[in-house]
Formats: sequence, C-alpha cells, structure tokens
Amino acid sequence: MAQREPQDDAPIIQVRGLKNAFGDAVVHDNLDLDVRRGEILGVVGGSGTGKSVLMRSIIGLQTPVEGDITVFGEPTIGREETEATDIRKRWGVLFQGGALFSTLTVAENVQVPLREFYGDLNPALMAEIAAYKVVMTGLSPDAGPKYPAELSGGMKKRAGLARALALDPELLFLDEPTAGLDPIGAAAFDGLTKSLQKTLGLTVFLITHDLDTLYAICDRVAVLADKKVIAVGTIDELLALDHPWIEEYFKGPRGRAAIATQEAHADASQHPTEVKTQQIAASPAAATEPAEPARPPVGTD
Ligand SMILES: Nc1ncnc2c1ncn2[C@@H]1O[C@H](COP(=O)(O)OP(=O)(O)OP(=O)(O)O)[C@@H](O)[C@H]1O
Repeated sequence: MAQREPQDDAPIIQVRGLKNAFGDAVVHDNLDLDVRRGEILGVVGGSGTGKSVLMRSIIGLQTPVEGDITVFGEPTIGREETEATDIRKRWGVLFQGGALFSTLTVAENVQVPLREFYGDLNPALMAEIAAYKVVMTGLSPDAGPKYPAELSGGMKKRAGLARALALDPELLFLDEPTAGLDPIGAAAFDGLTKSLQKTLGLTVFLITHDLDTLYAICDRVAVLADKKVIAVGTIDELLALDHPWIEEYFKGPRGRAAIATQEAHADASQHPTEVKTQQIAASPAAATEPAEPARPPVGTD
C-alpha cells in the first residue's frame, strides 16, 4: 500500500467562523465545517438554510463577510487569480440541474474546463479526454455529439458530471445531483458517485434532500440549521443526539422508507433469492405512510 503523507489526515476542506449575508439577511453566522479526505459528506438542511451558498463560498463564487476557508490546506478567500486557478483546477462542480451550456454539445461542454485551464492542449487530445469522461459517467459514446436539449434529465446530470470530472479532480462538489430523477435513475447516479469515490479516491461534498442518497452512499452527514452546521457525523451518530429536527428528518415517513430500502438491499445481498419488496411491504412505516417510491439497490446502469 502507498505510504500516506502526514497531511493526508488533515481535512481537505476546513471552514471556520463563516458569515454570509445578503443585505440584512444573515445566511451563515460563525459556521464551522471540516470535510475529511476521501469521504462522501452529505450536506442537509431545510430549504433556504444556505447549503448552496456554503458550497459557493467554498469554491470562491461567494465572498463571505467573515471567516476562513481552506481547501487542500490552502486559503481560498482573497487569493491572487493565478493562485486561485491552481486550486480550482483540483476540484470539479456539478451545479443544480447540470448547468450545461445549451449551445454546446455534450463533448464540447466537457471540454470547457480543459479549454479554460489547459487551452494549449492539442484539440484531438481534448476530444479524446472528453469522450473518455462521457463514457466514464455511464453515457453512451453517442451522447458526445448531442446537445443538452436532446438529453433526458438523468443524461444531463451525467453530462454535467463528465464535465466536473474533466480535469481529474480530487474533490467533487455535487449540488442536489438526484433531484428530479426517478428512483431508478437516482439509485444509479448514487452508485456512480460511490464507485467514483472508490475507484478515483475522490472526496465528495454532496448537497441533497434525498434520504435514500444519504443512507446509501454518505459516510457522514452535516446538518445546517440556525445559520450553522449544528451537527456532523454518521446517521447513527446524528440520531444519538436526540435533536428534534434531526429526529424528524431521518425518522419521518421518508426517512423510514429510506431505511426500509437499505434494509431490503442489505437483506437481498445476503439472501439474493428472496423478493425485496416483501421486506419493504413488511415495514410498518412503508405500509402506513405515503412515501417516496422505494429505490432499487444502488448500482450503475
Ligand atoms: N445571490 C443572492 N442574493 C440574495 N439572496 C441570496 C442569494 N443567494 C442565496 N440567497 C439567499 O440565501 C439563502 C440561502 O440560499 P441557498 O440557495 O444557499 O439555500 P439552500 O439551503 O441551498 O436551499 P434549497 O434547499 O432550497 O436549495 C436563501 O434565503 C436565499 O434566498
């Protein structure tokens, strides 16, 4: 096994005393967060609690009123453009909805970061890298010449992910990657995220409202409320805190359905011949409460 450098244990993202405000509206106040190298950190919180603003602050698209942020051990606020560029090259971002350029094909979208940061690369090599990234996200090679309008929602997310992976990042930011996907597409996207984390050693900062995603692939979850990260840990650690919002969030009808899906998945992998839906139906929560359709086990398409 490769020798680990001492700094490997340092958080890959460190946020301290963060304050963000829009006029008089304070979104974050004295917010702290560490993201560990190699983990998938789920970021949850009610609508408007500032998850996307937090992500934008970390990637330098939002200048905070106060606070310090380091990524890869380097401060990201107030850096010279060239220094900021060196750091930005090391992460990839999938914005909500994919944020593809509608006038560019999928392959051209994937080449955007390559042109931005490595503009003198040979065009044939850029095309080859883009084609590789497209396939890596589970899209067919035929998707490369297509325009975003010709893609399904799930394909757009994968194309956005291919663009986020264009520069072989160490760190991936995903803003609600499964929003708007059907349960099968969402589970497939989760599987893809998990396999990228494992095979490429990525760290993933993942904003989501999707409880299935949290249970299926997140190593830890950070909860935003009251302008701060009020708790961070595994779901079991969070539940042990006895916080009413956390309890309601994870143990409400949707949380119970997500647990049932995970239990069915675990059981199915131990007893592959049994019918998974029997366990889901046997769950009192699933039987009595309206909930999101249970997701199939995680896996890529
Ligand atoms: N550019 C901006 N100008 C003014 N207010 C903003 C701006 N961006 C975000 N806000 C406000 O900051 C707050 C946090 O927004 P943010 O998008 O981070 O929430 P969120 O937790 O990601 O919500 P959701 O889960 O609904 O996506 C909201 O009240 C939003 O209106």
